[in-house]
Amino acid sequence: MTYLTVYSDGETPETLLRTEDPAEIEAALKEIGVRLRHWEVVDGLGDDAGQEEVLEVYRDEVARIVAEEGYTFVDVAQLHPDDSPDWPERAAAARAKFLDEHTHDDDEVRFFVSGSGIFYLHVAGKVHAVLCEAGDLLSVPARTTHWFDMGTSPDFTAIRFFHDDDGWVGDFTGDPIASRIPDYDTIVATRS
Ligand SMILES: CSCCC(=O)/C(O)=C/O
Ligand SMILES: [Fe+2]
Ligand code: NI
Repeated sequence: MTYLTVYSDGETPETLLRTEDPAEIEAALKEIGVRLRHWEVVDGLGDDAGQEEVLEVYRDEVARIVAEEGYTFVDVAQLHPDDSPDWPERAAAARAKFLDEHTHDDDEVRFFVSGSGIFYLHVAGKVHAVLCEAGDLLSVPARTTHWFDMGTSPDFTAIRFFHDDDGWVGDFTGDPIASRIPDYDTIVATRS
């Protein structure tokens, strides 16, 4: 289930809101121009499903949103724990890529097929930390300052939608705010 925590963005961030209530989450996100929708999760897709299989299973939903919103490039980002000796390094490197505050010229539109991750949206003096889980489709407007934490043991599959064939391009702001706000592991551990 989606979980939202809102923090002030000062030197000592305060928790302003914690909620799992879908209507409250959607209303809070709407205030900052962010849209959260839900698609029915298709059961039976294993962690070993590749990009083609994931996109095939969600073919109708993907085609509908592509037609409605004009995306030109769709891909699948995923990471699941495995037993290989280099897993800790690969997990840490993947996590680090999105962990600093950045923006995109394109909207950030992500559908969680499985697992979870937290998008931190830094808008108007607050940080909205949106823990997305399977079935969540989050649409963040272009140029919104944000970062993403997949945690120290990443486990997720997400479909990404782009208007730009170059796919993921991030502009980093250099603001160290992400280091002051509770990370994925902390939020998940303290969620009651
Ligand atoms: C869950 S998709 C991977 C993260 C990503 O694409 C992004 O832009 C994070 O800010
Ligand atoms: Fe991003
Ligand atoms: Ni998994």
